Amino acid sequence: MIEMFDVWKTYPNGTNALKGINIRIEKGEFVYVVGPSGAGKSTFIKLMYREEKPTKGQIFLGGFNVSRIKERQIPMVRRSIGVVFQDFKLLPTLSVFENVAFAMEVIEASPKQIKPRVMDVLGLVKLKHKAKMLPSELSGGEQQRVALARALVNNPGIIIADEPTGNLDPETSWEIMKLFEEINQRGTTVVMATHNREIVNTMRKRVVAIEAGQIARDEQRGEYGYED
Ligand SMILES: Nc1ncnc2c1ncn2[C@@H]1O[C@H](COP(=O)(O)OP(=O)(O)OP(=O)(O)O)[C@@H](O)[C@H]1O
Repeated sequence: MIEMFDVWKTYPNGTNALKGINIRIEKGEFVYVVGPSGAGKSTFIKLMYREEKPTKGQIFLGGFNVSRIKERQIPMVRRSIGVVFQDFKLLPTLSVFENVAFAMEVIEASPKQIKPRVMDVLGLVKLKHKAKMLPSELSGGEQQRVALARALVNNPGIIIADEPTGNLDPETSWEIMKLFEEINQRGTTVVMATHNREIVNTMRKRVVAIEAGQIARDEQRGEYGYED
């Protein structure tokens, strides 16, 4: 479960990115976060995985008070969340297998556990046969599938994604979205910021719209609602 109570974020340059966010996301939900450019969607996402700290307010995530935890506890929070970005953020000199394995090495999983688990998640994203390749040898959609495998490998309860289809063509975007749907159906909570109107309007999930740092809409089976 994710909860925010009166969360505000003011960046050091004085920009008020979020102004009094209150939200509750239940375990197993699928939530799209939509809104105009600069509205605060990425900031909202970054607060969840503790990339940024709130200026004011409380954030609870899977039992942790994310706004209060100490620096040394951050890895513990990150273990319970998988994060996927628009630009994949794969390590270019590591193979597909090594990129995914790295996320397990960071949490000090034993080498014996790593190999079968990495091959398992590569199977889920249908990339077992490309395990030895470098990211540069893959298409954009394949790279995003590796990033998704990396986000899933430690079996997190929550997956957070910031515009995961932003760099992909429509067909590939749908493939990636189907994978998120499958992961959600296995019980993982998904929170995704997106500008993809077609996908949001077709999937009819919960839609939270952020405008000028505030929640302007929060609808079950919502729609995208913007013309951009
Ligand atoms: N590190 C930062 N320092 C200062 N201001 C920032 C920083 N990051 C974001 N902002 C500002 O905070 C506001 C919200 O930005 P944010 O990236 O959260 O919006 P967004 O809804 O994700 O936008 P987009 O759809 O364009 O990605 C914007 O005015 C932005 O310029």
